Amino acid sequence: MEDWARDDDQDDVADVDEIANEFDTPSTNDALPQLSSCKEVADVSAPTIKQQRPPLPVKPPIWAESRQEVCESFDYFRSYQSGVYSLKDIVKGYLLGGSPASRDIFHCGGRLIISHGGGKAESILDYRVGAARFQQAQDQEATDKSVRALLKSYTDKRPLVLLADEKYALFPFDLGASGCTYVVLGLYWISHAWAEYQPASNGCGRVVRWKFAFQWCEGQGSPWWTSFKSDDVDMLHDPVRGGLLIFSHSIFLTLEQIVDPSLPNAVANVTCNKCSQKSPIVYSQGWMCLNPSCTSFWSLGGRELEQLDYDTAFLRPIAMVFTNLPELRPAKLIEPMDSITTSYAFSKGWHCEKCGRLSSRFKWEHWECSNCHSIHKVPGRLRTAKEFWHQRPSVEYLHSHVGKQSGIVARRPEPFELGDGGGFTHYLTFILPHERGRIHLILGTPLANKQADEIFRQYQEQANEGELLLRRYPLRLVVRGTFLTNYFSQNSGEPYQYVGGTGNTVPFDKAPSSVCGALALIKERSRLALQKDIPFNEILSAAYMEKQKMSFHSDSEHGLGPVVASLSLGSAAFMHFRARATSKEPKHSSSNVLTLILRHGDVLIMEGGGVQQYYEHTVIPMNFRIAATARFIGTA
Ligand SMILES: O=C(O)CCC(=O)C(=O)O
Repeated sequence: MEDWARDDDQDDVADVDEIANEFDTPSTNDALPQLSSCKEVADVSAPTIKQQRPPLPVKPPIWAESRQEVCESFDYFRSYQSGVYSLKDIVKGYLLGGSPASRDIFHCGGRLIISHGGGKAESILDYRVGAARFQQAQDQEATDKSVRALLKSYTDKRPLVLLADEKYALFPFDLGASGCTYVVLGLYWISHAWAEYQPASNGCGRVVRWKFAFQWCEGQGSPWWTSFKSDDVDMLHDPVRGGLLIFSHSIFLTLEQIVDPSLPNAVANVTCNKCSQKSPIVYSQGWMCLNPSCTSFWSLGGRELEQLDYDTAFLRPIAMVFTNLPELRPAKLIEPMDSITTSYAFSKGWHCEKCGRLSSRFKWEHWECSNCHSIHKVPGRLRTAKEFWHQRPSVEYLHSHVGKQSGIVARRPEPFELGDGGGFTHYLTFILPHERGRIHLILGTPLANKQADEIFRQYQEQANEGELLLRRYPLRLVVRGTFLTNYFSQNSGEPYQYVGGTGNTVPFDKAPSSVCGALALIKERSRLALQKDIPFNEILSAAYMEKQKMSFHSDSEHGLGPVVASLSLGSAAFMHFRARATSKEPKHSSSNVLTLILRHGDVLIMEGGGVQQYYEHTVIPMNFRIAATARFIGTA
């Protein structure tokens, strides 16, 4: 498991779907075990010295370069933090990562894998709370979220998906050298679960850690890394010392070879005379009680042994045949009945049939494989603002909510003449404390929205046709691999470093009519509201499919002018403001000081540098939405 996997935040995917196709439990349980033996293969756990591994002999059927690609495209693993992904106490996926624990093994060509699961048992630096915090290794408990879910999968004999990343040293091939950071191994079930003491860098020098034996589910063919043509065998020659690499003999074992029905099938369980609980015979050195709450836990005749080896019977793979195993390759989406292609399913990633790569949806107009550039396009229809009129945010206010302790003063709504036959509307002003600035919300009206309706239509048409290149750009975050924004964007005018920089910028004279229309409308409404012209020279168009959002940030671009203004189109959205972290208070405040509901045709104006300096904001749309945000960015 990954050393940074923590049990307490196993999933930071905001909206986790129920996975539609639940696994079937095995058709037969006790009747099955044609138990097997790996007589000639004693222990093929990975060598302790760092050994050069060959690249993959075949492209994996499902692989990815970033964790985000896995989480966005593969329903069996949607956890960004933890190595265990479970839903309602059922483990869907388990990631084999770096830092293996003692006695973790990859046995019989990967048909039996022993790993430690559940997090918390290693000391780590936790970066999630802003400043890094040292977290000391602790005992794992059977009630810890991930351990509990793994134990339930064990008792239910419920298959789960094993994945490995490039840091998993026991996999016999070098994933990194093959360009695959993550691979899906296949479906496994847990045949044994037990607790051990393991050395740890905490005060006691050790922790209780749960171990799990994962067995390959028969009924899904052979593991893909073992099924390649004999011509490929050359690739397994050890380039350093010559000869075959030590694990290669296990790779070629077929099921017939590993199954030896003449051998007894059951791993014996022995009842502890102290706690009366049963534990299996795991080690060749003898039986030990493996109940961590028993006083006899982990002691063999009153002694703790340093060197332990697995008992041969314990290592026999169990050929449990499953029926109705699910297809792990994600299915391609087809055109839905309502032709709406901005729903959540369309924001997710996809699996390339040609090369097996999982890719995030990073282009608005279609899915594209990040490896072989295959394309999948689903035609859809344009949406109108009317489709979102029924939306009723489940809050007690209509437009805004001011936090009690915020010091923000909300002015009475004022009437506002839009000119050019647009009629009247209202605008709301919020005065920030200590003269930090003002936030204005100019409301759209059915009459005034004719312009906004047309801009909304053009945006969609031009984005679908690729005239407006809406893309998801990498966030400037220190995380492993790339991490794309949770919305699509395109920038016009001056480059905007916050999203994509010059790579995401077209000059105004090349900007499509939707962008120019949005800029003209924002300029006009800002002039009327502030009684002056604002020389906006940059406009970021952001498009959100269902469940996408823009996380907390402040517009702190170098040279940014004091006025930032945006036009909202399509679905309504919540915009929350909160105080930014300061040097005195390095952790941002979790409570929102102001919430606004932005609706189709509304123009929001943030006036004053203090709005960005002292506050940050997030935008959470209720459904498909487009926003255009204009700024002045000094170029000197
Ligand atoms: O209204 C929106 O969707 C987000 C605007 C915004 O916060 C930005 O572009 O920085």
